[in-house]
Amino acid sequence: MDDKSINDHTDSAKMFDKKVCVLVDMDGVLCDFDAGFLQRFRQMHPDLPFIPLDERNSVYVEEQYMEMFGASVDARSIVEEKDFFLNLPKIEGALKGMLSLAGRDDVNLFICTSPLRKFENCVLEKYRWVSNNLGKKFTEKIILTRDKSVVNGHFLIDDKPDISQQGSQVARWKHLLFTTHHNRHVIPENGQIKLSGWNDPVLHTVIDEKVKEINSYDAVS
Ligand SMILES: Nc1ccn([C@H]2C[C@H](O)[C@@H](COP(=O)(O)O)O2)c(=O)n1
Ligand SMILES: [Mg+2]
Repeated sequence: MDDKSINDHTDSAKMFDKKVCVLVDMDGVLCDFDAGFLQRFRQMHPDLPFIPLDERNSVYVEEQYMEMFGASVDARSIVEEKDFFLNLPKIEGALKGMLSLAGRDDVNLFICTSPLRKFENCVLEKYRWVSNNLGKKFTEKIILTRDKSVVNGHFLIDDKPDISQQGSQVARWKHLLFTTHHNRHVIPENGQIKLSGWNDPVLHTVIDEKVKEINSYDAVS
């Protein structure tokens, strides 16, 4: 990705005030966590049944595998192993979608992602994934937190259906619920807007509306 297309921290604070702040989740939005898990599960357990992507139904993959196998299969160890996060495949359209957001003068773009509690591989590999796939400059835009409610922004693009109800504060961002395997049948609620994917034109429409709203405050004051 072209470094110049990423907003720089040297922009004046006033400029940022006028921009729409968009926070983008990684797992399930930029990287295909479920597909990466399934690929590794099938490598490790070629003789076991598995859950196809279009039958996934819980945010946390291990919950569904626990229902299927009980404690006999340790699904958690797959996501904690070295190189799991590093090798996650990209979600279709993610790079182009990020480019289109990064290229907007009126958008301030961040990646907002939660690390595993067992952080040893996950944290470094999330940074490497961003550097490898979006460019090193983009690593400056990573926000790592297990509580996204404390992060300020206008929009959070995230695949977790109840993300705005979690955390220690009332979230200030509007949740754009990104459709992925596990949430494809979830009906948006609590003011969410559901995006069908990176090509959904609603994404840029809601940002355009927010830009107009921000500029209308300026006109009044
Ligand atoms: N099916 C899943 C999806 C995510 N996780 C873990 C991996 C990360 O630590 C975190 C990602 O959360 P996000 O930032 O995407 O809300 O949750 C998992 O264990 N199983
Ligand atoms: Mg996610």
